[in-house]
Amino acid sequence: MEKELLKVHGSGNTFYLYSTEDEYEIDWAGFTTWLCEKDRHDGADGLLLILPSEVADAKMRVINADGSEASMCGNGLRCVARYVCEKLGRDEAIIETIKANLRVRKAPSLLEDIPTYAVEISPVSFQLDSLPMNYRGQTNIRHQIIEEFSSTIPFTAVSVPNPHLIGIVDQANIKDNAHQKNLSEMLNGENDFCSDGVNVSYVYPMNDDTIFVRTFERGVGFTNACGTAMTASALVSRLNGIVNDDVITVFNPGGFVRCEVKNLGDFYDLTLIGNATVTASYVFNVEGTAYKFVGLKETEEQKLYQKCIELVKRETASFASY
Ligand SMILES: N[C@H](CCC[C@H](N)C(=O)O)C(=O)O
Repeated sequence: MEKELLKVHGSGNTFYLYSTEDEYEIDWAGFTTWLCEKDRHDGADGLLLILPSEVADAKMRVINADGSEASMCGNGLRCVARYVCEKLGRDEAIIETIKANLRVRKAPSLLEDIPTYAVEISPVSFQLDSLPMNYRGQTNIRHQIIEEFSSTIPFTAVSVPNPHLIGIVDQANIKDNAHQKNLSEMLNGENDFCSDGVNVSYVYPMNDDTIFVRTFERGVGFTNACGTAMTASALVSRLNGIVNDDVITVFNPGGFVRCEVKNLGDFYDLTLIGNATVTASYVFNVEGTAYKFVGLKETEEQKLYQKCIELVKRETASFASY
């Protein structure tokens, strides 16, 4: 049976997006690993599923490139927000996710006429068992040197609600990703710290309201951007006085986003604002576990998005290598 699939990205974090009424229609893990093979239309970082919801306008599920499922995806949620809002003919909606029903809305464009959406990132917890993560019986890791990881990089562990380890680093650890790669591969393999793996981000402060973030994603590897990681990094940077504004611009290898961070005492109100770009639509056939692309139509949107990439390269040329 022929079905339509979109290819989308948020900040260069690329996904296939599939809407269906039947949550059990396809083996999502097997389908996603097939879709994300790099030599198949350049692959992708995962699959976003849009499903009916009894409590919200739609439900989002997130499947990583390795077939594992995640509780949240910030860049993906912006693409889902656009799809659902355009389908409903509205500028805002509520999207059900595993841990929360999240508010999403169309936002003024961050650059030129690039479609831009604002999404709520929630729930947030610094409790190690919310990741989960174990470290010497501690209940949290907040801007702390972990000697097993590094003698110079302070790390914070936070769930939003997927798990993140955020390190504040110097230029040397942005120019060269070897330390981040080794630590991330260890924490996403057999290890004594993170039983479910973890997304690992290195944050380089650029000025008092701007940071650069590179993320090694659980279930994927290095990606152009990770929305939940950029939001978590903005929160950690704000709480540790690395930036001193509640609206933080976050550059990443694939583009840039804005993160709004409101510390309401015992609750953090986090909003991620950025592009939701549709680059192509595909028609595919599925017979059991046999998948086949039968049609492809590219959009004009990536040409517009190219301006974002040029801006990022100009702003980060002094320390980032692409
Ligand atoms: N790899 C992540 C899921 C995707 C998150 C990322 N793509 C984002 O935009 O937040 C995890 O396993 O927690």
